Amino acid sequence: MQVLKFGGTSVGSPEAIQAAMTIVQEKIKTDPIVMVVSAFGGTTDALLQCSEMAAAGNESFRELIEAITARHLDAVKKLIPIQQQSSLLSAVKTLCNEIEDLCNGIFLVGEVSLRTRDKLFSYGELISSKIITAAFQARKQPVAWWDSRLLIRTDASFGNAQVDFGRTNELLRDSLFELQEPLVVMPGFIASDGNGISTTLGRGGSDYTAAIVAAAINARHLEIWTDVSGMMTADPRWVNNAKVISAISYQEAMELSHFGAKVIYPPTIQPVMNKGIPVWIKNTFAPQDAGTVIQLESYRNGAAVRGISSINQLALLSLEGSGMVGVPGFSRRLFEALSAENINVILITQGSSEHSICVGVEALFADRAKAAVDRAFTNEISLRRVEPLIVEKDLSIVALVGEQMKSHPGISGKMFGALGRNGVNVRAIAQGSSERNISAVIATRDVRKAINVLHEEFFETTLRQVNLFISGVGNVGSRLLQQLQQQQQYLIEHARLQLRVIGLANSKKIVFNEDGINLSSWKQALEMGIPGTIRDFVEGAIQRNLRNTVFVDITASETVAGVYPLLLEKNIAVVACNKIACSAPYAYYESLKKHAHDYNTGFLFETNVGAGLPVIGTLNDLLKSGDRVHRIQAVLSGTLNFVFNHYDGTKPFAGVVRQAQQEGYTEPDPRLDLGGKDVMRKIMILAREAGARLEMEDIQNDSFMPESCMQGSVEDFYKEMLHQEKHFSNIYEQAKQRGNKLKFVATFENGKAAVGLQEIEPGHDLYHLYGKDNIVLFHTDRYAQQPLVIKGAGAGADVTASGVFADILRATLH
Ligand SMILES: NC(=O)C1=CN([C@@H]2O[C@H](COP(=O)(O)OP(=O)(O)OC[C@H]3O[C@@H](n4cnc5c(N)ncnc54)[C@H](O)[C@@H]3O)[C@@H](O)[C@H]2O)C=CC1
Ligand SMILES: N[C@@H](CC=O)C(=O)O
Repeated sequence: MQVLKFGGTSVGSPEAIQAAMTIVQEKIKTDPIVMVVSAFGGTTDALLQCSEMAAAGNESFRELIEAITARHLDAVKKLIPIQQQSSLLSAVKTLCNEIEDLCNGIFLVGEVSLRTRDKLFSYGELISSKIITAAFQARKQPVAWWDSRLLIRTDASFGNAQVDFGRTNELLRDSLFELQEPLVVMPGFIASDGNGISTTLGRGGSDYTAAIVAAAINARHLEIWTDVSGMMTADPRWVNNAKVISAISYQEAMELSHFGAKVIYPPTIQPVMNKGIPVWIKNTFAPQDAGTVIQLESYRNGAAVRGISSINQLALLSLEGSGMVGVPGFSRRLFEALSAENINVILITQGSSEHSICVGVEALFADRAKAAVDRAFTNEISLRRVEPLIVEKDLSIVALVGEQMKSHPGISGKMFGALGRNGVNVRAIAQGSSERNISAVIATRDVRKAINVLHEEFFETTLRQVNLFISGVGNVGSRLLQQLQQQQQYLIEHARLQLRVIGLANSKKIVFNEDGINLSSWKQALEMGIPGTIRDFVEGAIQRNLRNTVFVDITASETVAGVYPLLLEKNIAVVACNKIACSAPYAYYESLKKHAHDYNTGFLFETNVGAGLPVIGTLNDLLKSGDRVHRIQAVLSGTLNFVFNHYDGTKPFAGVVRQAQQEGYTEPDPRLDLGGKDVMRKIMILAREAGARLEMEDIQNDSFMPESCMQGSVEDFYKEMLHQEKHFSNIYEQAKQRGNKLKFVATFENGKAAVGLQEIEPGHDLYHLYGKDNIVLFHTDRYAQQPLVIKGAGAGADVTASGVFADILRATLH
């Protein structure tokens, strides 16, 4: 025998019923079937509403009953051929009249008892099971109808009756013994007490009926047919990548269901669990899907975590006080006070200091709980031995569930590490000794992020989603967007990384799209964006509260450099090629580093020196591994190197500078390059990374630029350079005559930094440096004879964008 249960959605329409019947007729080929059915979806709620309206004296309950009647008659008309309809139509009509009679009674007395309500509810399943039985008969399928009220025997606890298993099992087995047909249809949810009065089995009732029957008749398996393809690794409404769990143990299923996976209601599987009967969760609307099997053995596929779940609307109650330490009985009195108010405790934690006990309850009961507990401890509160109960609301629980988490070190470390990196504060933690469940209490606003973060962390097949907010879409920014678009698919396939640009900003507009901005049309998206400042942009990033978020600064703006602390405090990583933050007064640079450290968040700015060259990373690796830097000598301006490599007096100096700007090597304001400020910033950043507390004023700058060129606007700067052509040609000619090349060199030694134009002799390490290349020489303890040399293109949109890209990837692995 097999037992198949079809829930409300699976019998919610004539089409769904047809699909369910086809499934049954296919399965019956292997084994006889008991089919347990729910009421048509929504009927029980409608009946409840009728009773409430009637009890409240609202005559509109009649219209609702008319709708219920019409729906069921319509189903008969669609499922049964016209010649066979009449007797069923009148049977359904009679049952619906009984509903109306009952509601009229409720209307007259102005109240509804649980007993009457159970009677009223019973009509939903009675009518649906009768219609489905008749529909099978119309298909010429031999079928019997069992009246659950005669077979499932309960006590008289109306609304949530307790099953008399001894009598029920006997009755079911006797009925099975006498059964002639290969198929039985029976209503779920309903039963009766010893006096034949209708009762109902409480929440998850039809599942429970099916499990009771399956256990009583020793069914080969129980199948729960519903509208999802099985139990999922997480709630699919929150986690796009949630997967169906192919197999799960009873205990895991109970834990997951308890924590909100609404596919089954935990107590319902107890009867089949006791007998080791497998339970399948299958989808009526996609019967070909494999579904989930719930069975005795945990499924050993190596995954320690089976699923992630949550409970919302939690309140945390904390009882604290020095008077509690070492005194027995405090927890007993706390729980007694809650129990007296019928308040269920969902979670309990107590620190070993015994200074506080913390329990989680449904938020709905929090105020009642506070009143009850404060009352119970009035005396201790007045003596200040305990504090009045502390109540925190707007909390949720997220839980990892898995049989094999037991004795598997590292799971909780991974869990809390991932939450911490994403700025999810954990308010309380609970783990039972079964180690089947690790629960963390967090703010409700963080639940979606937390579940997604954990899903990415524990389910390898899941793509890790990285959410980018990019400010600055000029020369470098637009190239980064191009590179991101080009690499998106590669990263999905080879690194299981999904990079999505959620926000874009320039100096005028901002745009957000939580599904990811289409990178082939980002310009139009930004044009159609809204006017907004960088503060609005940052606010948008913070409010979205997405996981694995990276803010990318590709501007040259001081205002943008000023918002990093706001982001780091919210665990949003910052990647910057803008050098302003790291070359701001030392205190700001230091505070950013501290923020990144304190909030365990990435702050990466490799492109601040040498564009895409690995300069800062190399320096940090040297220092972390214990090397000591004595001297840094470097050519750090791509622009100046380009200019002095191309200037030979045949074309004006100003023209070569303009070419450097057109090729994208200069700063947005090229005077920063020509005046040496850009190089000062870079050597200062290197010095700071090497541990020196340097400020810009501490750096000597032997500028070669005539003062007059640095006045006025950028156009004035170009004009004045033309006037000063002689000055530039003289510098060039003198160096040439001595067989030297001109390089703008930065040095850092003995705590002092200097920048300036130098003539470099042939044979010097800096001599052979072409195009827009940079070079950095690190003279260290370990690189004593020959310096460690880093050399290559040090400016340009493409290389800079790829350096920013690499920092983004590093930030996501942080
Ligand atoms: N070009 C290169 O080789 C390298 C450049 N960098 C740095 O890259 C940064 C960007 O340079 P480019 O792309 O050449 O500059 P750009 O002038 O072409 O683009 C700057 C972008 O920033 C936006 N922006 C300015 N103020 C803003 C604000 N308050 N809020 C939002 N957006 C704002 C502008 O609208 C524009 O989209 C600079 O900080 C530069 O130092 C770093 C290394 C190498
Ligand atoms: N303007 C800079 C670009 C990199 O920081 C340069 O010319 O080096």
